[in-house]
Amino acid sequence: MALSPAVQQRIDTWLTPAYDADTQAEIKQLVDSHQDDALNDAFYRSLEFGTGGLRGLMGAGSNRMNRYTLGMAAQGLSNYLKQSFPNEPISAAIAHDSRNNSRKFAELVANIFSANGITAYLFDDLRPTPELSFAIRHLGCQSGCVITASHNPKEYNGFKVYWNDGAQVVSPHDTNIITEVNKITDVSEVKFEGNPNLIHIIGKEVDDAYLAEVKKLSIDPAAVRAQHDLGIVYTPLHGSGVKLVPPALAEFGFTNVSLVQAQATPDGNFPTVQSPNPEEKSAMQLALDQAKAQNADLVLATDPDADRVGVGVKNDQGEWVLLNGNQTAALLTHYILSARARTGKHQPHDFIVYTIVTSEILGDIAHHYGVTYYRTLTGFKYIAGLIRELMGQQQYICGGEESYGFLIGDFVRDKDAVSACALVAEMAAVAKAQGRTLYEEMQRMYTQFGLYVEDLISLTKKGQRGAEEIQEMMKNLRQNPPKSLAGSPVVEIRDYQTGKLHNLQTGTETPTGVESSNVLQFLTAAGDKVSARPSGTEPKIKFYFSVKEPLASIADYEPTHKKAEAKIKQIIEEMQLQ
Ligand SMILES: O=P([O-])(O)O[C@H]1O[C@H](COP(=O)(O)O)[C@@H](O)[C@H](O)[C@H]1O
Ligand SMILES: [Mg+2]
Repeated sequence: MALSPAVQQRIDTWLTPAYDADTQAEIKQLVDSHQDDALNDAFYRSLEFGTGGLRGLMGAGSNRMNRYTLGMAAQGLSNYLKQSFPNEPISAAIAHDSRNNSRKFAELVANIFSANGITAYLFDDLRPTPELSFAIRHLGCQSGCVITASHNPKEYNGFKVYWNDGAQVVSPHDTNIITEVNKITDVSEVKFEGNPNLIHIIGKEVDDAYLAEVKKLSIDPAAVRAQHDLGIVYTPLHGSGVKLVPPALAEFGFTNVSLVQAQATPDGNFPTVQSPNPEEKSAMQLALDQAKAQNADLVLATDPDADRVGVGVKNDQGEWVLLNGNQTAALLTHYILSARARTGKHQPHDFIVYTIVTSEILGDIAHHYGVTYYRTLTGFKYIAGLIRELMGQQQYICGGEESYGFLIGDFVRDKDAVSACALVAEMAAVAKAQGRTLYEEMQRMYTQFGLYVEDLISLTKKGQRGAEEIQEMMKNLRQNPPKSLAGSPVVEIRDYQTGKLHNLQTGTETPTGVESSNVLQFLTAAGDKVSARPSGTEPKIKFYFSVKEPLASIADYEPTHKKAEAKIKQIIEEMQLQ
């Protein structure tokens, strides 16, 4: 592929002395070996804010995570913060995960903030993302950030940016920050030289304050005391969860927690897994093996920045199985809402939130307990946005999403796998006290609300070509939407890009009620649902499937589950996704 003049110009700029020798050497090596595709992918655009902030492969180039792209982002953010809070001292908290370069990048951002007169509260070591969100509120900062690429493979890193309420930035701040970043045309505009007087190292005092809040989330401390020796195997997958998940479980009163030692040391190479993602079975294997060997009751896992929680339980055959994000979110929502109802804590203004690609069982559960529920676009920042919007009018109880994110209470404004681990363990303890496993609790829940079976297919399509292919697939789906799925006619098409819900039976159109996003949903007469959207954090297109079957009793669980799975398989084949 020939390089466009714009790409060539960017490459030439990056080969000037404004960029360090290593950066230049890395680019030169690609130029000399004529790797045009690699050069194009590294330079064809600038890294953009996606679902979870800035995220990209580490390396040289405008479309890569490196000290220059991060430096420009931090400088743009500094400029925007000074515009947004013109007459007050500004401070920002900074955290990072276990990735290679994460500490270095966190220090770089602290230097840039301080050089711009912004007080930087930098954590002394790696920390979970939810603690950063907490720290912003706790320290009264205007902003904050985490250096992390979450659960992405080791080659990636990223920059999650937060506002003064502890939530990741959404419109208009996200686009305004990008505008400021784009105004920086020359890397010499970035103030790399830090002011040590404005950099404060934080650590244990914030941990303690955060853990004290987490402890208050316990609903049934007596049950935990009675089952304190519940066998828990926990893996931080080489990430930051190791800092706070074991202390949080200890605060709740659990005494029998064993770590997966091979994954307990933070390591940016994530040597025992392909991807440090609790969504992936292979990443959970060591923990499951250990749980089996120890005859434990529960497996818990967190991703490198400890905002995603993975759960493993024993099924009715005594085999270890993993819960998906919908199942964990549904169990937690059910546990929390039913406990609030039982103990008289339920208030008329309570609400829960989930995203449009998350299981509708969450809405059914909320409805059952008389709790208001809202749906947002994918991204926990939208859930946090709703908490902010409804502050003072309604009371946020909990929220969750299919991608293993959950948040209980509002002292953190991002998904929190630390508090979620503690509550999942409590749920398992309460179930055990009644002679049941979490798996049985889940089956019982499905007999009450119907069996929801969900599945996800992610197709990876890398680089500029991949991105174009993904756009093409979305376009094709818009032009040729499926007419039926698994034998049931499609009765509604939701296009979140145009903002319209099309009822195909009545011909009516209603607004989606959320901002525009490239998401399509197809709903059938049978109540099944398929959603399609490009990922905002990885080079992937995602297809979400949801099928619902009535479930009269636990005895019918297996055959009903098989039937639902077969239906999903059929839909996947019909849509030619496999
Ligand atoms: O990656 P994380 O854990 O920071 O999580 C972020 O990305 C996930 C995947 O987004 P996408 O489907 O666009 O890739 C979102 O579901 C989540 O709300 C967001 O906080
Ligand atoms: Mg994460």
